[in-house]
Amino acid sequence: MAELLAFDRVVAGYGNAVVLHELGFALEEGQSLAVLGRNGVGKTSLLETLMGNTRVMRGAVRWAGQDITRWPAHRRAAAGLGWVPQEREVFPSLTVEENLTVIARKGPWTLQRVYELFPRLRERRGNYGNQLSGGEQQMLAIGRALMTNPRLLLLDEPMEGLAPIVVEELAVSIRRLCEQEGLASIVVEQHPVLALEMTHQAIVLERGTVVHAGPSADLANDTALLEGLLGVGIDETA
Ligand SMILES: Nc1ncnc2c1ncn2[C@@H]1O[C@H](COP(=O)(O)OP(=O)(O)OP(=O)(O)O)[C@@H](O)[C@H]1O
Repeated sequence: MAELLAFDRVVAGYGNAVVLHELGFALEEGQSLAVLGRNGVGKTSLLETLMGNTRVMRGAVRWAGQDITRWPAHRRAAAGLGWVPQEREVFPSLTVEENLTVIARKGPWTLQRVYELFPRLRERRGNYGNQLSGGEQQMLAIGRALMTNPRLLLLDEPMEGLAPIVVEELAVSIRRLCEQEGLASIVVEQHPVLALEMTHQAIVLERGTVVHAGPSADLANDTALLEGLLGVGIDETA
């Protein structure tokens, strides 16, 4: 399978502070990747670096065969990187339908298909962004990213703050996106068990670098390794 994305020994940070240290990984077309690690190890910074929002001091980011290390953020979005930020950033004074269409780009993802994936959004189509529950806002944020017709969907803690039943519903939808639609994705998650269920490959970060890389299923089945990498109590967070 063709390489879609690669970080090649990336050193990056904010101002003079280095947060990512020689960080490397690769992702193939249509594959999904879980990015795991304890608080503050650089998971969000990895996504920020991919979107062009950090300072890259060394190394390279490759996307679909091109070196995008110095590309501005807007060019990356236009090249197919679909970002669902941690804060969701739904437009509060636009309706659900306006939120979905305002930054849409042509491609297989249409309003109709987003409503099929998230029927709840169809029911709430006339509601304003600030009249939605946390779970609905998260569905809207994902739906809006899909409407840009990305080649890679970036999800930063999509389950944060959601009720368990909503988490299940979203996990099924996200898995379907990867398995049936062949959409590549990167999922940053605090809940390792859930993230590993949803993805093909996983990397674990420690202090801004990759300390483990391999198939998600292997890591999910190796409780001792998982606990060693991520600390005790992982079962409680599943
Ligand atoms: N805008 C910023 N400016 C300066 N330092 C930052 C900025 N954003 C993050 N950092 C620092 O970078 C390091 C990594 O943070 P990051 O948010 O990437 O970690 P994380 O693994 O996503 O953490 P969490 O799981 O808590 O969200 C932290 O030490 C953090 O304080």
